[in-house]
Amino acid sequence: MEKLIISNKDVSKFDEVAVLLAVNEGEEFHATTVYESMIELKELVQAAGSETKAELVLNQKIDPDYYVDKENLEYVAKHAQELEIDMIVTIDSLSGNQIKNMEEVTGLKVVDRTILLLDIFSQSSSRREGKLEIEKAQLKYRSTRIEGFQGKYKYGSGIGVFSPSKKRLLTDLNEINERIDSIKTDLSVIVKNRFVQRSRKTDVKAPLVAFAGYTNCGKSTIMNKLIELGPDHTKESEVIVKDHMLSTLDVSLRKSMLPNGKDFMIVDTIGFVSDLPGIIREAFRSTFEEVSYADLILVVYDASRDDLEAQKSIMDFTFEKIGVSNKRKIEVYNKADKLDPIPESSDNKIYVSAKSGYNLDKLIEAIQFNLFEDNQDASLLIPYSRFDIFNEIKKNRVIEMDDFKHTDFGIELNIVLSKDEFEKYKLFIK
Ligand SMILES: Nc1nc2c(ncn2[C@@H]2O[C@H](COP(=O)(O)OP(=O)(O)OP(=O)(O)O)[C@@H](O)[C@H]2O)c(=O)[nH]1
Ligand SMILES: [Mg+2]
Repeated sequence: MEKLIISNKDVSKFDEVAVLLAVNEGEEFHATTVYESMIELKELVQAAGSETKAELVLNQKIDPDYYVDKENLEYVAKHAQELEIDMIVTIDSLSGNQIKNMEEVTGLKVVDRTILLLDIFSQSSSRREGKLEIEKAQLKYRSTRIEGFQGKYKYGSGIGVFSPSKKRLLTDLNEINERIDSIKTDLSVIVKNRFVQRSRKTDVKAPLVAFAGYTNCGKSTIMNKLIELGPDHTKESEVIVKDHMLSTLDVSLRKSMLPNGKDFMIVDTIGFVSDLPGIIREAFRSTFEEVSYADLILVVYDASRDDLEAQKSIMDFTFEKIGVSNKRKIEVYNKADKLDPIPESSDNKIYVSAKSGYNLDKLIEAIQFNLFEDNQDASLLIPYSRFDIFNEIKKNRVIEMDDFKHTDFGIELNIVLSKDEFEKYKLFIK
């Protein structure tokens, strides 16, 4: 029998206390290892307002009915009482059947990582669109595992029970589907308005900078520093900063100005975590769309954490998923005020502190260089046999219909390239 790892934390003041459960199937298709994901899962449980008392990683295959073998479930249940544990949190998504069966065997509430993430988001949304998107995602997730929500979720309290509007989430399939339809109608009106606002804002054709980074690394704090550069800056235009995971949920688009007097747009994004489930990526589609429109991505890391490598693999993994791997990026290592000594910065890898202001001038210089100075007009002729090159370029930027035309010899493309790209596509320059 495998052994529970028990923490000596005092959990008496928490309404819900968790035992984390993971299956290590030994396959590497996640951004991080199961052990790195367990550390993150503990932080997520805290962000949801609960605490972890014990954890168990089992080297076995996922059981289709019980997630882990029944013997280990009974073992967890046996220790739960003495440890004041009332909930199992699993690292993988569960089916409705698994939730129901695990609850029956253990008598504990069963929460999977997706339910947990959705719950954290449901607490942080401030705008109506974000609230509705999260409630829709919660309901959709429920609707495909309805039998799992007839016990503790229907009658209990805590994680996963309430919607962002603090109403108890529905557990009847017909009611869920009706509510999803009504949310969709409300959202379609909001989204239509947002597109009108967006096109008005982008009329100025100012380039767009997007943030991306592991949750709580300081994206919103840096964004506020960049907003301050603009002549129209007010306290009200600043975005929310909190020492809390997943505190940004709404897409915030702001205008600011660089030292050269040129306008640029900045968009804040939600924090990345390892393996953002599909249903959450879908809920934040509009945020990720903004990232894919961006001319430049600021990839922010929390340099003071000792899991930089894990943060990097999470970023690369997510960039791949949202199709922006080849976009122009600057790596920003934030919270340098906590480092001693602070490592050297280079042009595209800059140590900053949004808190003390360290190297923010260097970051602003780098943004200006990438948006306005490192650009040269080029006219390319790409033979049809090298359509892959056209696709590669298309992936990195928005190409309008009148930027290219088909000729007998290939595609003629008029485009702005950086120095590196100029070098890379030299062969195709007319
Ligand atoms: N020491 C230090 N703390 C910082 C720095 N920048 C941000 N913080 C703190 O880090 C915490 C998270 O900052 P946010 O800007 O909300 O981080 P975020 O990346 O937007 O977080 P999410 O939106 O939740 O993903 C806050 O408590 C900030 O005050 C910094 O340079 N140094
Ligand atoms: Mg934020």
